[in-house]
Amino acid sequence: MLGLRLSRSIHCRSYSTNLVRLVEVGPRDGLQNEKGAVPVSVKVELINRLARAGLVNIEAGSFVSPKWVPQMAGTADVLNQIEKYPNVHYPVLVPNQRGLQDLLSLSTVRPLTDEIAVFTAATDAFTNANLNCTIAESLTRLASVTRDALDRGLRVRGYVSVVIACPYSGKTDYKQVRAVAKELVDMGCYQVSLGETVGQGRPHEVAEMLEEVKKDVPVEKLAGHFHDTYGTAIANVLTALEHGVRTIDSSVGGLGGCPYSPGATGNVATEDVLYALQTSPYQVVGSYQGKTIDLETISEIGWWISEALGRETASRVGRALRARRRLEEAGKKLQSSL
Ligand SMILES: CC(C)(COP(=O)([O-])OP(=O)([O-])OC[C@H]1O[C@@H](n2cnc3c(N)ncnc32)[C@H](O)[C@@H]1OP(=O)([O-])[O-])[C@@H](O)C(=O)NCCC(=O)NCCSC(=O)C[C@@](C)(O)CC(=O)[O-]
Repeated sequence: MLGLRLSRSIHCRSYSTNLVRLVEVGPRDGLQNEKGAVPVSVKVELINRLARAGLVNIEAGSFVSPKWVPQMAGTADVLNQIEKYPNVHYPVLVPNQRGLQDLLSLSTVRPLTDEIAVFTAATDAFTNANLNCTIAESLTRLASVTRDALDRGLRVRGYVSVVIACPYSGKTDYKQVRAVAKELVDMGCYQVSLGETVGQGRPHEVAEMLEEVKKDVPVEKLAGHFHDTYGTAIANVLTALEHGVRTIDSSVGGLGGCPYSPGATGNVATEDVLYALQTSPYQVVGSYQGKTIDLETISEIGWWISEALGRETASRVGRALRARRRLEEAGKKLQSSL
């Protein structure tokens, strides 16, 4: 443990900042995978709670085909109904011109968001399943979407899925991840999030993949997006940080999965990332009224949304914190009854 901490602080010092930016993907990546429809009011409440808790980048939904991902229908209503907190970004996923035009047509009175995310993958098998096209076709589409979005003053973030393994074609070629990430940056994405979609990647594989991608894309433009299917997500987050990545995607309560990655579980839980970085050389950036992000508050939001979906939180930290609080409350009750 001491060895890990020492090596982490050495790695930290060799990069320009220890500030870590979180992108909360629960309301999008999390809820898109739910079996039942989640009411707009619940999505709105979730996003508002997360913003009040200090998270500054909250993915609010997707402008994708409801035939492909029915759970994201209603994103326009979500964007219309959330409270807009200053300095908070509410990106939405856009797969094609239709999605962008739908978003822009709703934004004639006031902009509904200042950011979109475009997405593709490192294998043709995955883009075929997720977008009904090849990687090359997706990049052609996304180049025009990105250009038009930038012209309209939107920031554009890019995603590359299946950066370690693909559920349809197996082990991914990291050179392909590097090439796709570079294309996204070249077309104007301010950042590329590297999606470990399947959640089976190991830390040494994440390290190798990042070293390959960094040959063409500055690490400042990379983000890590780790699913936790095999329980390696938090180790992969720490590996990404050691390799200079300073933006991590996470999901409150560990919500999520990907509809086109069968069996994949949720993203690394926001609570688990916050806990792992406490007392480390890294500092997570938050904003609400200058407060830092409070772990207990995020954990309670994780419980609240999980219970609204009829289950327990998937965050190990969330479960541990609640168990500890219950124990403390029982202790107090016992004391007062004596
Ligand atoms: C891209 C398409 C639309 C192509 O799907 P397609 O079937 O090839 O599209 P199409 O152009 O032939 O249109 C089919 C129908 O969809 C409509 N349509 C077409 N576009 C839109 C749109 N934007 N919004 C609403 N409707 C749309 C279109 O109008 C038409 O309607 P119809 O005439 O049949 O009534 C489809 O494949 C799609 O929506 N895919 C999205 C899949 C998705 O959202 N996946 C999850 C997000 S990615 C992810 O989770 C991974 C990530 C980012 O988290 C990172 C990681 O973990 O790896």
